[in-house]
Amino acid sequence: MTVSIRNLRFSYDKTSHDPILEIPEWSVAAGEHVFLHGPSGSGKSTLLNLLAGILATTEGSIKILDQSLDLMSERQRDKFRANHIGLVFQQFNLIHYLSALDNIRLANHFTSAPFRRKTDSRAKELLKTLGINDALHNQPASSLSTGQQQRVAIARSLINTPELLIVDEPTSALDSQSRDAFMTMLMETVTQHNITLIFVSHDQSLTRYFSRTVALQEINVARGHHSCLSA
Ligand SMILES: Nc1ncnc2c1ncn2[C@@H]1O[C@H](COP(=O)(O)OP(=O)(O)OP(=O)(O)O)[C@@H](O)[C@H]1O
Repeated sequence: MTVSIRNLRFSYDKTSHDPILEIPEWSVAAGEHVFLHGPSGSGKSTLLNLLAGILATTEGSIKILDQSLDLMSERQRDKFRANHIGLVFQQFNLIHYLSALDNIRLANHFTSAPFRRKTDSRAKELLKTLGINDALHNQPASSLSTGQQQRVAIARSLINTPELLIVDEPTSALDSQSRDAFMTMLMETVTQHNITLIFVSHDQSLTRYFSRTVALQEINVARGHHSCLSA
């Protein structure tokens, strides 16, 4: 299993008896492409942050690639993420004054030595596959269009050939034509590299690209969540 959750309970407020997430069991097999949806505020981004080891679990276990994130220190989780997980979050989180290539080089810099590859040639190849032509490689990220920045963020998330790619609402700023082109490119890339994908979006029209669709409320039994649904 790429992801395996058991008896997870999480709340931001450690004193709260009303967790945001309470997931008895959930797993994602290697190579699955999962579309995860749910109402605003229901905890999707929180779950992604837990899976990425950005947030630490308060109770229960999260295994990624058979390694228990809950048994790792924050430093160990950071290293594990750099080596195994690609992340694309809503704001892309590119460093605006760095070029497209430098943003990608930086992501590779944080991995363990055996994971470092011939970054430059691979970064250029990825950018090319994603439709970013040579002339843009050395432009500051801030000078690229939203769609181009989004593709640079995908290239960056793939530079370390992650086993798991976590993507949070990446298409909200795109028109429908760019969105379809982006989805086609993303699905081709993850299939080609046999990457497990967890993708969060409110856009239900995207479910057709996925092998599995999950509503957070199907797996999350937290009580707070029900009040959110009726809100
Ligand atoms: N850093 C934080 N500290 C405290 N509470 C937070 C924090 N981040 C999120 N929350 C709360 O946790 C709940 C779940 O938020 P989360 O962002 O995970 O939902 P979401 O399903 O991703 O929402 P959306 O679809 O609007 O992005 C919300 O009630 C939110 O206010």
